[in-house]
Amino acid sequence: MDELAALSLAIFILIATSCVTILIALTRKPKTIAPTLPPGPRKLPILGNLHNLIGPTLPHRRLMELAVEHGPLMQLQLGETSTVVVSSPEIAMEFLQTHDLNFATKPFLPSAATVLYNGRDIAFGPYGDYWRQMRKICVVELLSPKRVRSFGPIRAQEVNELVRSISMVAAGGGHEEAINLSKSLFSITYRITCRTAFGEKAQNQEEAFSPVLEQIMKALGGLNLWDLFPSSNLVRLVSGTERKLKKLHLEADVILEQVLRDHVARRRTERVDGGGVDDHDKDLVDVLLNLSSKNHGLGFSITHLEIKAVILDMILGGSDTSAVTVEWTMSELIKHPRVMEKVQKEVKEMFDGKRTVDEADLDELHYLDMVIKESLRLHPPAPLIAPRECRETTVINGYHIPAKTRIIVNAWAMKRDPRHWNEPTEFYPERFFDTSIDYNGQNFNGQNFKFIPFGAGRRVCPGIQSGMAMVKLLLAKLLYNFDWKLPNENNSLNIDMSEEFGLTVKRKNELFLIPVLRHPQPQ
Ligand code: HEM
Repeated sequence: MDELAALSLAIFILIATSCVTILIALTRKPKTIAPTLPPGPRKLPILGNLHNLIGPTLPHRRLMELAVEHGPLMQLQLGETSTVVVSSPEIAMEFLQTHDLNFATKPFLPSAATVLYNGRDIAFGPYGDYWRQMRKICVVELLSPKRVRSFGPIRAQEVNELVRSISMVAAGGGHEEAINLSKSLFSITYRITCRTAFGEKAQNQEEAFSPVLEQIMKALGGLNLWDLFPSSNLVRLVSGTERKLKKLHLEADVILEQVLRDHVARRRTERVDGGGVDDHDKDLVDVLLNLSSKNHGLGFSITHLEIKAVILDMILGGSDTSAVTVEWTMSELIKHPRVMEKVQKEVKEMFDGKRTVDEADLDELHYLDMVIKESLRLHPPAPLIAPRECRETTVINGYHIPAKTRIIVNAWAMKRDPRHWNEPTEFYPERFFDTSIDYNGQNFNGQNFKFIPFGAGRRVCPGIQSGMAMVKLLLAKLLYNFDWKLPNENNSLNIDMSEEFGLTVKRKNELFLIPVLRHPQPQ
């Protein structure tokens, strides 16, 4: 073969093999790319990343530190459960707005299920027909603006009673005496929610319920091993959580059952005496009993067990959150005398010369509004929005979020994100002056995820109005009637602001303050 023929043959073979290779490549099935989970710290066997959360730093703060290292969409293995932590408003919007329906359910948490009637409540119940119906009842019947207004006299009476008792301390004996403001706030918000739920005639049950509720709040708060290893019998038995929670559930159930029986008995006698069903729309138990009667047209009837579950939700969800908000706001005001003076001036101008304070007037206290928002920004009672669960595998920001993954939104980190807030750790209420941002994070442009103290999406807190009515009235009255000082000539700049993690994040040390009467006649 001459040289030219050999070259032609080589070129032919080259072209032929290239064609075959291209053909094979084109007909071969595309390679599947392994789904990528969001980044996260290295995991240990069994514990996963639990060791990353153990230590003196509280979980919301530690998760923010980890997010700085691994990004605002981060995956952690917490015991048995794969958990995704969201720490930026942009990504929170993907979860709580764009894909809200896919993340509207709650994971099965054995501890909450034990206390809250196995998911028949609203806050921990799984997404589905039952939850949708109950949530609707909650929004339309239990916490509607009209219902919240109807409980105004209870709030007024309780807050006036508190002002009266503080006045007595302030006026007493010619010497200054500090009061435990934290304790007063927790007991008044508890009494208000209990009275709205149980009515006037359940004072005995109300008193018995308080210590049980306090223990439930403690037991459900913090990192609970049983919730992180839900399938492990060993953890269930050794941790002792199940035993403790079952006991607390029983104690709460006995009291709630008695409240229900008393209501049913009273309704029977009142009906015999000629009272109508509408007449019973007095407290939340009455409202639910009215709805549970078969002829109400709900399409399903609510059982007594479900009424107890929802009532427990209302009291658990409504008491501590409001007290914690007032507790932190007062702490920040003591620390910032400039803001204290300005907000007291506003309240004084509003109340002076009035015999009674109408709750509607409180909406005109715009600076107080900014002060509360700033307090909720720095100290949200729920810094980590209660976990949601992914219903179907989804891709977010290029990462796979497999079905059943737990989602934690670190609202605390988002409210301190320096990309969204100037000097984020400073208490500066004026930053809300022209933002028009509402308590639920809404402004003219829609939902603003950098400020979501009440959560967002289908699971957003239904008690915003009820909670804010308590918070505003309490603060306005405490600021109008008294000046406040730290005991022992303590410098207000050094006020201790340590936090304690739990179902809500409250002050680690209770707030003791000296009240000084501002008017001879408190109102
Ligand atoms: C300052 C007061 C309050 C704060 C800061 C607060 C905060 C929150 C937050 C962050 C959530 C979770 C939302 C989410 O997952 O997106 C929530 C849920 C809830 N809150 Fe509130 N809350 C307050 C007052 C109240 C009150 C007064 C009630 C009732 C009387 C209440 C009842 C509930 C209920 C039932 C849920 C569960 C909603 C669901 O899963 O559909 N809250 N709250």
